[in-house]
Amino acid sequence: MAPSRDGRRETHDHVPSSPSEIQYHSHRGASHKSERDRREHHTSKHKRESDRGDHHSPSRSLERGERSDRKRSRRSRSRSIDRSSRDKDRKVSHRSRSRERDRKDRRSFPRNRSRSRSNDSKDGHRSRSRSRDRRNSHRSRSRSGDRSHRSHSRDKKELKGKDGEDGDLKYAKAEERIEEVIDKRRERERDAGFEAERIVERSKVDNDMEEEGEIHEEVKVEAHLEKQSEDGLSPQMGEAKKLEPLSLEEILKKKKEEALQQAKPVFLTKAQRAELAIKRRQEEVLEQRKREQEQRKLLSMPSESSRKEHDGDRDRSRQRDREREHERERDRERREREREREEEAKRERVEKQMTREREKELEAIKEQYLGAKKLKKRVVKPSEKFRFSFDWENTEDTSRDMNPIYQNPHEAQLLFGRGFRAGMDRREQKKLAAKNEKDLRAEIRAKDGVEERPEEAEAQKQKEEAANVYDTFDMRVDRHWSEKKIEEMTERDWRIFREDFNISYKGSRIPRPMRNWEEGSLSPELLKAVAKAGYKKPSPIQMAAIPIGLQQRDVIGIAETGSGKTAAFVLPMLTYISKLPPMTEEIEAEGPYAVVMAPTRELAQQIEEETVKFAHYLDIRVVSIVGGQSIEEQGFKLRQGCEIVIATPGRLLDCLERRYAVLNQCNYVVLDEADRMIDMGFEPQVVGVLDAMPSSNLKPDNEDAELDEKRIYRTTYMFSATMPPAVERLARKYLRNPVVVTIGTAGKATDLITQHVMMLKDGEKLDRLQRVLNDMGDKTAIIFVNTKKSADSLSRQLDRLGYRVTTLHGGKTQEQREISLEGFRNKRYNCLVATDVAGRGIDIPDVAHVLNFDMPNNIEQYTHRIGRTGRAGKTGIATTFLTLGDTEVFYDLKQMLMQSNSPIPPELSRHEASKFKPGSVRHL
Ligand SMILES: Nc1ncnc2c1ncn2[C@@H]1O[C@H](COP(=O)(O)OP(=O)(O)OP(=O)(O)O)[C@@H](O)[C@H]1O
Repeated sequence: MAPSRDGRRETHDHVPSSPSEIQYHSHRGASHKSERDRREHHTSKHKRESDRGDHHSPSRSLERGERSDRKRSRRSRSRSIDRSSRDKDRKVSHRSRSRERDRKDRRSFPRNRSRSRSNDSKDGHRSRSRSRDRRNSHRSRSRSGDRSHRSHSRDKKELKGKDGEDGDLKYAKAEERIEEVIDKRRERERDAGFEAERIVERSKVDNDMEEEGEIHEEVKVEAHLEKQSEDGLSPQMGEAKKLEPLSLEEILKKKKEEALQQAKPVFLTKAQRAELAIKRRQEEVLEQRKREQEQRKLLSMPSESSRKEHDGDRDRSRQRDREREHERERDRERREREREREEEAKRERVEKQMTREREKELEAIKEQYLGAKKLKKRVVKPSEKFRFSFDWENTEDTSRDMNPIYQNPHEAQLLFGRGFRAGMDRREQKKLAAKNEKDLRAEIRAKDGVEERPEEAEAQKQKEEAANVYDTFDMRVDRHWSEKKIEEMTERDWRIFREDFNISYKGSRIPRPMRNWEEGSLSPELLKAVAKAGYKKPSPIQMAAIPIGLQQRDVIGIAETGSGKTAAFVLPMLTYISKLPPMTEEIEAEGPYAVVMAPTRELAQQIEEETVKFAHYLDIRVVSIVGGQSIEEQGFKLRQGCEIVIATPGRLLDCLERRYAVLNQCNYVVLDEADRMIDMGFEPQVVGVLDAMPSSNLKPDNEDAELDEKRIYRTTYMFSATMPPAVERLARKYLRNPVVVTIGTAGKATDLITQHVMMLKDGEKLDRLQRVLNDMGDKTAIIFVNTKKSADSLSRQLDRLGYRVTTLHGGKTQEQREISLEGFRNKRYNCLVATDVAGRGIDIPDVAHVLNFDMPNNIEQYTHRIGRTGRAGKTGIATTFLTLGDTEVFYDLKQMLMQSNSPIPPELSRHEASKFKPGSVRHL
């Protein structure tokens, strides 16, 4: 410590400080000690003074007490200042240490090396200069403090060393002076406090400058402690302020404890929980409102400034929001418009409805008072209704091949000049060339006397075949269907085929007709039987009906008399039965598999014969049940078992009723000459028989319904040369989706029969008959009469005239009928006088002439009668004696003759009855 040059001034300016105070700065423990020493010193001094006070007045002693108190407080104050400055020094040094640490840390991170290095150097300078400043200020402060203390105590000693009243006065002055010094010191201390604050501020700024966000927690704590210590400089602070600052560990511990305290579960009462929930909810609501307000504010007036504040994303999102809002607005408007439109339409509808109702009401009133005004129904003319369509397909034209003129048309020969003769048919040329070659070779061989070798013969045959084969050139003229294989048949060919045989169909899903027996999918046994019967080619009805029958389809077959209808239904029937299990003892009690009904016994027997003929190679038994024979015998035959029963409807029903027969397994029914059966009044019997059959196997009514191939359905056949409306009624009831096959024109007599009609008087008939029979020679003829009596009478007359004549009518016994027929068949008799019993179905070969001695009373019967001739492709003559008593058939007969291009006698054609159909209204 440098000695002062002016000791007096020094005494006034400085209060001498005790050595114990200096020691306090150096060591804390020592400071306590010095405090104790000071107290002891002070008490001893006080004691000395009080001892000395025996010599002084009590007021004086009181003054002294006050002064000592003041001194004490001053001392404590100075001590606290010292302590705070000491603390401050310690903190500063601590801070510099932490900075040093930071610097080290930064050095370890090369990324921030350059920056940290410069910072470090700056910091180092700064901290060094700061610590230097601090040290200097502290040193000066402590020095001045020491000096003042020392001078103060010296002054005291000097004053006390003087005696008496002067001394007291001087002391009082000195006291005042001390007071002044203390005040000054206080000011200085305050300045020092400001200085400390400044330092803290500067350190803060430094820290900010160092690195944002990298403020160490320690530094923060340090700053806090520094602040605390600086606050502690205030004389108003109590004992609590003097507490030691917490270390970093303690702070962390405290924080951890706080966190633990917070993490501990707190058990709240229900009321508390509710309160908390309400509070939370309120906060949420407030926040929500705030957000909404903000949004609204943004949407309502997006100010320029706010737009600047937000970045591009926010702008875009806002733009999107606005667009969405616009979209919603547009939607709302659109919906509004639609609603308006709907309402408008609704209003219009209601208005229209109202006007319509008003109009209706008016109409009703008008109708009531003025009468109804009925609109005329527009009549569509038949010419308009059935307009002929001129659209046609080339394939529909079937005329070309029909006419021989078109078969070999004269066409330009493209190979003209290449060895072919112009205008010649190439096929013909080829044929001619082959023929010429053949003839030439034969001529040469004959001249040379050489026989034809087999190779040469084969080569020649091939050439001839090649000549017949069409080449592409020849294909311009198509071949006839008969020259084609079934695979080559076109639709046009089938059409020509049908036209050739006058086949016409009515129905759906009709199978192709069979052109020959081989194409008909008949069993070999049946084909053998057909061949044995001498049927080389199927007849048109057989061609058309057999394929349909083989598919178990119902068929209505209408074909001319003698066209082979019997085989048309017998062959499919046999095919069907041959597929069923053989009729054993177990199943024969259930009845036959098939039933054929015919109107007459003769016809039934004829069908039986025909069936037996075809079933020759099949183990199928056929039984006929006809009237005139023993029913018991027939019942016995049935009990023995058979697959097919051929019967007249009356006798069959009789058998069924008597339980001689059952039809439990019968699924195949043929009604031959069905119209005749109905004519004869057998309809109830026919129906009775049909009803005795199982109905469960009837086909579905629906035309398009597919049939189960594995199931057996009832198949019904109806065959006749004529089909009157009564038969159609029966057919509608018992047939399911039938195919109607018509050969030629229904009811029309075959063209093979030449029809003659003679207008005679009743008395002229026998003479004319004789003439005809005489012209006929040895040929056979059937003479039809209308009654049994006339049949017998005529038969007798003819017999007397020398003709080989026999009679057949219903009045004869079955035996007589059979003998007569048998005799006529065997040509023992060449004349058969018969009633209509022989009119239907009776097939007697080689009947050359049919004579209608009596004209039948309906045209169908006429057709069937004349149909006993001209059968199976043979020609025949039909002569009819007409009288004026037969006017009821004049019209139909005339039509029939016109249809068949037969001569019409002038009496008939002129006759009024031939001009109008009986029963129709005659127009004047
Ligand atoms: N494909 C055929 N080839 C040769 N002859 C046949 C053929 N089919 C049937 N016939 C013969 O023709 C004759 C007439 O046959 P069928 O009696 O079956 O004719 P139909 O049409 O039933 O006559 P109707 O209408 O008078 O009853 C019979 O003698 C029969 O043998």
